[in-house]
Amino acid sequence: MTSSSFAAAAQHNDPEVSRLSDLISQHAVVRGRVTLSSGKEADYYVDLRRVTLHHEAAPLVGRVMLKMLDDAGMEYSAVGGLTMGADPVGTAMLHAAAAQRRELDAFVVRKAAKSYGMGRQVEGPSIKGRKVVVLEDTSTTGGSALQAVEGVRAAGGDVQAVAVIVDRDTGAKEKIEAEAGVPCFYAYSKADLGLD
Ligand SMILES: O=P(O)(O)OC[C@H]1O[C@H](OP(=O)(O)OP(=O)(O)O)[C@H](O)[C@@H]1O
Ligand SMILES: O=C(O)c1cc(=O)[nH]c(=O)[nH]1
Repeated sequence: MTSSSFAAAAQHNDPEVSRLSDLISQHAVVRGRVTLSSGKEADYYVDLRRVTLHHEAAPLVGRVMLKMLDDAGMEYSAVGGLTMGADPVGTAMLHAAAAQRRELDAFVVRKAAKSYGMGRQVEGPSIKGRKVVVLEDTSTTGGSALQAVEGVRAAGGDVQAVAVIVDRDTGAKEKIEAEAGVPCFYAYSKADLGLD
């Protein structure tokens, strides 16, 4: 599969895009045999929680993801995805947008609706009738992103796109686009991180 990441186009003239790439390589990439969420085995893991919760990297995540979606001409008023990988991505984007005086809400999609209280699967300000972008930290099979899209649609959200920090180049983008019917953008490919 060929790379069509935001970073491949932007990192040579955007220091924030290249700095975030360095931080991902430094803190998140773990080489070695590992079992993935899907049950598949792989030779490396990208533990993006070590980046999305990192003091320097998290603000960059927010700004780079906003830039990627701006670049693609996306319009939306809320972002979020399946807990927990997507959670700090959404809040990073919310804070980056607020610093630019933009009104962007975040939401969290639970893996199952809560069985008490408000009984919601999608937490945060209501997304009913609103244009939203579904987030993901890493995608392998695309299953988690598709589960989030389903939850968001059940809550009345109008999904405009899926946005991922690192795509592992294992067919997730194609699967998400085919099954959800929206574009899938990713900031970094495995090639951008020297993982080919
Ligand atoms: O494309 P997929 O095959 O769905 O794999 C990617 C998902 O796997 C990881 O989450 P994980 O399932 O480990 O759960 P967590 O976010 O709760 O840690 C990651 O944060 C993605 O959400
Ligand atoms: O497929 C996964 O479970 C997965 C892969 C990866 O690189 N990083 C991650 O957090 N999850």
